[in-house]
Amino acid sequence: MTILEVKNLKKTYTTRFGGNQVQALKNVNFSIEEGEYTAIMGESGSGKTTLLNILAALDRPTGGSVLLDGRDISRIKDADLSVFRRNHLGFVFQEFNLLDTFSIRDNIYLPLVLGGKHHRQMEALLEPLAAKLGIKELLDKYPYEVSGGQKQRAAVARALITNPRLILADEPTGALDSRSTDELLRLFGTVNEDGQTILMVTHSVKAASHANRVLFIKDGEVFHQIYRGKDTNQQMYEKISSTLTMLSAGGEEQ
Ligand SMILES: Nc1ncnc2c1ncn2[C@@H]1O[C@H](COP(=O)(O)OP(=O)(O)OP(=O)(O)O)[C@@H](O)[C@H]1O
Repeated sequence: MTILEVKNLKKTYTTRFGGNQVQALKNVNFSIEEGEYTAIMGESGSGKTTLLNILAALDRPTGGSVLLDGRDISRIKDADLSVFRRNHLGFVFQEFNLLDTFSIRDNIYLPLVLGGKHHRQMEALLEPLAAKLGIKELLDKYPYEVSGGQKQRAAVARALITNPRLILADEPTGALDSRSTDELLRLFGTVNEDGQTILMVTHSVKAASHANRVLFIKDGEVFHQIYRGKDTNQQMYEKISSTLTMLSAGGEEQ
């Protein structure tokens, strides 16, 4: 079943003084099936953040459409957008975005509190998730008391607790050391094997090599894509590296 369908997506920024226009997305087309784990890569300025912001319904496209479960998200009224995001999407950011004045538990509960859930319902949702993510002993700590890797696991719990249709991750390993990166990638792998659909923007070849499919964006268009097939992470890593080399050399698709 198709979860996300991006059709002829365009985004043109007009600079503040009106004169210059930047075509950040020219014509982006792809779709994501339920249960897929996809990475999006591309050089700086290729349009990845612009794309992610539109998929997250944080920005509106200039043209084309984004359908989540068949619903055109650019037609959702501004007043309904935050509820839409909370109900359908989970976010994992490079900088974790946890609130320092809330315990880890309350950070994870936040989307449920905003959604009006009762305490007992929240507890029932958190317990199995905390066990699965290995964060039970962290729940009563505060973000400044735990490591970066632990913060990111808490952020993953916050993203998953609403049981979203799609996880959008923006450079999720960008602020992690190599051990925590490995842990997070293992976690994403497990979460995906359990059926969660993940879309991750990353510069990290290692992170992307854990995905089952990698889309390469160049100059505001999907330039190329790689499917894992039966490849190991190491084989994916090598394929991704050589594609990036070809992209930066400005070469033609082979
Ligand atoms: N608010 C904005 N106003 C004008 N131009 C913008 C704006 N945001 C992005 N751009 C331009 O749009 C293009 C795509 O930018 P975007 O941030 O989406 O790229 P990116 O692939 O995410 O880059 P990076 O990997 O460095 O984060 C760039 O040329 C950028 O300068």
